[in-house]
Amino acid sequence: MPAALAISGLEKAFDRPVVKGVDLTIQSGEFYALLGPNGAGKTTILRMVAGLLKPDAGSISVFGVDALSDPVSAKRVMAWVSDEPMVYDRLTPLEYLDFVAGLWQVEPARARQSANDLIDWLGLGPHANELCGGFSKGMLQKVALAGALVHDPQLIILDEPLTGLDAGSARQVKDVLRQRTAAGVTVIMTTHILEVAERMAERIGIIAQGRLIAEGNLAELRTRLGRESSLEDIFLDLVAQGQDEDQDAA
Ligand SMILES: Nc1ncnc2c1ncn2[C@@H]1O[C@H](COP(=O)(O)OP(=O)(O)OP(=O)(O)O)[C@@H](O)[C@H]1O
Repeated sequence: MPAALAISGLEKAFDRPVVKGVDLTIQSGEFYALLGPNGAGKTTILRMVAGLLKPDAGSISVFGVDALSDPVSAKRVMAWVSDEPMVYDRLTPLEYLDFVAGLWQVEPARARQSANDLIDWLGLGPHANELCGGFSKGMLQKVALAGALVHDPQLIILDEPLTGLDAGSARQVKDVLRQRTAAGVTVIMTTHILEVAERMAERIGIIAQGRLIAEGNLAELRTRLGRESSLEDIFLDLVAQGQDEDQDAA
């Protein structure tokens, strides 16, 4: 079985290099969290995987499909959930999910079932027939997540999906993601909430200054540091080490 996501030698520069040769492999069914300081390059990496940004170098394969030469096939099996939810103000959540399912050519009865389930799981039921234009950012985030999942993607990529959500909404989103991974779906998400990475992710990758500086489960990251530590200590130590190495190389 090919990896859900295999990235090799990925590079991107804007006015300066921000992704500097990232190799990353995520197996099918894994829940992977990407951590890193602000500006480390996490979103840029994920936007390249989602086909929203063209890499300067490197390759991206999604379930064995070359996402750079065949982006349509790759997008068919993945979902991208941005940290800036974009939904149509003049549609209700149900209309929006109908619309998105139509774009993916999901069979109508299946689409309606899937939309109803997602609306239910995400607690959007009382607002299912209200226009999204009047929704709070947290509610919009949940509608955007539902829209991304309506075609049953096998790889779900989320950029800070829990930021700005209240505790109840965060729980609903986490439960939906757990359900999906239990069903064999692969999830990769960025988060600044270390507790979420610690509790939900099977593997954690740490990005600093455009490089993947460490990855593994919590025990492996601890071993690398050579002592019992919290994820916060591990994260801060590894990022500081990564910065030192970058300065030495400069
Ligand atoms: N479209 C763009 N044009 C120019 N520079 C950009 C663009 N997108 C990102 N950058 C720069 O690339 C760097 C990496 O940004 P990116 O958003 O990938 O970081 P991040 O790790 O996701 O950060 P955060 O945790 O703050 O979301 C930053 O310095 C950012 O300013």
